[in-house]
Amino acid sequence: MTVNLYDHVESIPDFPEKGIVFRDILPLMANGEAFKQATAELAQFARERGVEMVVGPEARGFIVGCPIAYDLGVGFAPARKKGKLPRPAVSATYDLEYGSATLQMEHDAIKPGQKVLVVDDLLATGGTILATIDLVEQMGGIVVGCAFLVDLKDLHGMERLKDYDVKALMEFSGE
Ligand SMILES: O=P(O)(O)OC[C@H]1O[C@H](OP(=O)(O)OP(=O)(O)O)[C@H](O)[C@@H]1O
Ligand SMILES: Nc1ncnc2[nH]cnc12
Repeated sequence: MTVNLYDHVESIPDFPEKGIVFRDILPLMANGEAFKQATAELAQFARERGVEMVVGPEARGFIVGCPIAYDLGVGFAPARKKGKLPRPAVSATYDLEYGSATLQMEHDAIKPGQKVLVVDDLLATGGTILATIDLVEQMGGIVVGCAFLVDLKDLHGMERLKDYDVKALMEFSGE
């Protein structure tokens, strides 16, 4: 049976005192059937593009990215928030819907020419995923796909990803 993934995303107005509608995907991850279906759909998108490595940003990109990598039988490399990695790193700074941040990856996490899927739970302004793409490209990786559970249409992240092959399983607009 097919699960309606929208039934597993909760919309929370004004959380956490930031004046935005927060789209909470933790209920989806907490539901075995929904999480498995979402993972399978994004893994199929990746398989069709010959993905050799999956990269996801901290923190929720790890949760979505790891089972996709496992399903494909390829590796997962994390893009971590600044200051967490023990080895030399590449860095990219970006603006968020709320605030700004720097992401880092170990400098040899991706081999030149490797086909990479970048994945996150949610696309808002696109800042996080563009920084993740920047890190992969600094190492010579080829981003063959970007995958999300949710696209927040009103924040126009998809337009900033127009040069990439993008898949989002759900779209939300307004309230
Ligand atoms: O498209 P953007 O405007 O960049 O926003 C999307 C990002 O925002 C959220 O992460 P957050 O920065 O809240 O970090 P977290 O996963 O550690 O909670 C979300 O998980 C995405 O990574
Ligand atoms: N509106 C939102 N809901 C959930 N996660 C987010 N990350 C950035 N903006 C978000």
